[in-house]
Amino acid sequence: MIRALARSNHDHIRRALICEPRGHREMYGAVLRPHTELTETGKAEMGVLFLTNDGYSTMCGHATLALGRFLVDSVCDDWSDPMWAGSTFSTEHGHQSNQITFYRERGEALLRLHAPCGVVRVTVPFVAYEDGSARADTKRPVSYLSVPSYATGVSVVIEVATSGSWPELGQRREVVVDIAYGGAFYIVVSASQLGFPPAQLNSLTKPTLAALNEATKTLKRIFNSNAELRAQYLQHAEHADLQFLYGVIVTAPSAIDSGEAASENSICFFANEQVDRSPTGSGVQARVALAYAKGELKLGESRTYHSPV
Ligand SMILES: O=C(O)[C@H]1NCC[C@@H]1O
Repeated sequence: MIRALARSNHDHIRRALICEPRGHREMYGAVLRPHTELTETGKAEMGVLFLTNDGYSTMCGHATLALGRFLVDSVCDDWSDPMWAGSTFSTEHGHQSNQITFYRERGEALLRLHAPCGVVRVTVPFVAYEDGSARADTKRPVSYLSVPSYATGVSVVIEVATSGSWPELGQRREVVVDIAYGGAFYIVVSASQLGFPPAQLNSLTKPTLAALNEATKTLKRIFNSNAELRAQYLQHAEHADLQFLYGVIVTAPSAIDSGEAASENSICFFANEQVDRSPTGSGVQARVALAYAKGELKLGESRTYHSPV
């Protein structure tokens, strides 16, 4: 809803901020929304609208981590800021604003972020100083609990016409992919399915990145031009406006030994072929759900996701 409104009435602001000449192809943005239907009813402390080179994304894990730390520091910097009006101090629970709760005992602040995909619960470690001030702790990681994630398609065969292929696919006329939701819908496909040696992901070069860009763009176009595929694999029980293919994630076994049974390398192409510098947050959620659905990961097990970019 808010994304549709932003696109129809305010898209000139996104274009001015994100696109050339002020921005660039890989620019990403987050607009804070202190007043949303969920902040107004006490179900979230802050709302956010994410901006891409193509429009408005529904979830962004890496922006969520950054925003968590930014928002905690904003509260700490100025308790009297009207955005945080009503801030109080409690010796029992540490600082407490009417927006973010600071738990002194565990040194963690909790914040509920209203993202377009739903409420994301962010935990931000902080340090409390003797003079009563506090600050996000940069030595400990921010984490979040996101919306329910799930796989919608495992080993889905996508046919590729000769006229709409890419060089690395050679004579093959189909590609096998997985599809999953993690606040946004992703196709997850191995480098080898796209015709690329997996090792190319671990030592990425500019030509490989450009070729992967072309292959994923073509795959996305083929998927989006097929109404049956879209109807079958982009299903969200509550919100129809979340039902679109946001990105394609190309994976390969990681060359980095993380001490776990399995770790993956990947590149995420999202929006209009933007490349994520991180392994993504929403994409990782989707891949965890996928690994669970495929029986590769059990509850309580962990896995590390890397990005070569
Ligand atoms: O971390 C994420 O979830 C995002 N990064 C860019 C693509 C996704 O929105």
